[in-house]
Amino acid sequence: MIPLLHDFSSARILVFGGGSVGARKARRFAREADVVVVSPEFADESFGGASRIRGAPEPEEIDDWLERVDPALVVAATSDEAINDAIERATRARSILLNRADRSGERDAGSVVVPATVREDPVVVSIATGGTAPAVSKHLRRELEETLEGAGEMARLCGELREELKSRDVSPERRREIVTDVVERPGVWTALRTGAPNCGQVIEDVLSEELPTEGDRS
Ligand SMILES: C[C@@]1(CC(=O)O)c2cc3[nH]c(cc4nc(cc5[nH]c(cc(n2)[C@H]1CCC(=O)O)[C@@](C)(CC(=O)O)[C@@H]5CCC(=O)O)C(CC(=O)O)=C4CCC(=O)O)c(CCC(=O)O)c3CC(=O)O
Ligand SMILES: NC(=O)C1=CN([C@@H]2O[C@H](COP(=O)(O)OP(=O)(O)OC[C@H]3O[C@@H](n4cnc5c(N)ncnc54)[C@H](O)[C@@H]3O)[C@@H](O)[C@H]2O)C=CC1
Repeated sequence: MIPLLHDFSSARILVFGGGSVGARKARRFAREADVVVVSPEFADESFGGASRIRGAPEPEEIDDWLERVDPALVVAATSDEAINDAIERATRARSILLNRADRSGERDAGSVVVPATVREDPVVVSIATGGTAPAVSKHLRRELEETLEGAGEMARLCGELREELKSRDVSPERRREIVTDVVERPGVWTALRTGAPNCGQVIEDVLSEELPTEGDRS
């Protein structure tokens, strides 16, 4: 399997099963997609604003749900293996992406896995273990949350710095050197993590250090 980032904004995602796994997947996807959860009962936890529809489809009724909802991705998270098998068959027949929450290991074309994810927007890191040990993915996710603190701010700062350097016609080679140098300065990370600096000021400082002539002229 190859990790890719897939944009699901304005797409529909259909989750079968409203237990704690269905709820977790619904919360995850509802941050950008229009999520519908179908289940005879729902766990007492957040579904992230997903629409909940009461129903316990039989295997032969799954295709009607796909027809009606027209999802880009289906999550099979019921406790009934026969239903999950039927969901797999029906999604494959329609070439719809499928996440089976009750399976790991060998998969068919069109299968997707939901990795553990750390977000420090716009930075995103995903972790998977080939289905061997999701608990390890969860553990590493918690550890990486600390490591990645400030990474979003750093990415934004470097994005602005790159734009600024481009607007000053600094050569691509020199831009790369300057940006790489900023990323590797422990002091900038510490400052970003303590929330002290304002991005504009850091950029001003870097520019006047690295490009004194241009800095003096502006
Ligand atoms: C293949 C995969 C398919 C998929 O769901 O996409 C899958 C499958 C299965 N998970 C099972 C069990 C558990 N899963 C978790 C947790 C998470 N599981 C997630 C992903 C994945 N799980 C995909 C592979 C990812 C990878 O490669 O690592 C995470 C990362 C993402 C998410 O789901 O949001 C999320 C952590 C999110 C976070 O906190 O960051 C916990 C821990 C807990 O619940 O506290 C347990 C119990 C402990 C344990 O067993 O390890 C079982 C056995 C069920 C049974 O025995 O009945 C199966 C089925 C099987 O293995 O056959
Ligand atoms: N991927 C993951 O992270 C994990 C996956 N699992 C697997 O995911 C499955 C679900 O786990 P939980 O949410 O803990 O189970 P659960 O038993 O709490 O929830 C299952 C839900 O499916 C619903 N359901 C039953 N028949 C249905 C039908 N015909 N149509 C729609 N919904 C139906 C039930 O009413 C229930 O709400 C389990 O089979 C388990 O093997 C379990 C733990 C973690």
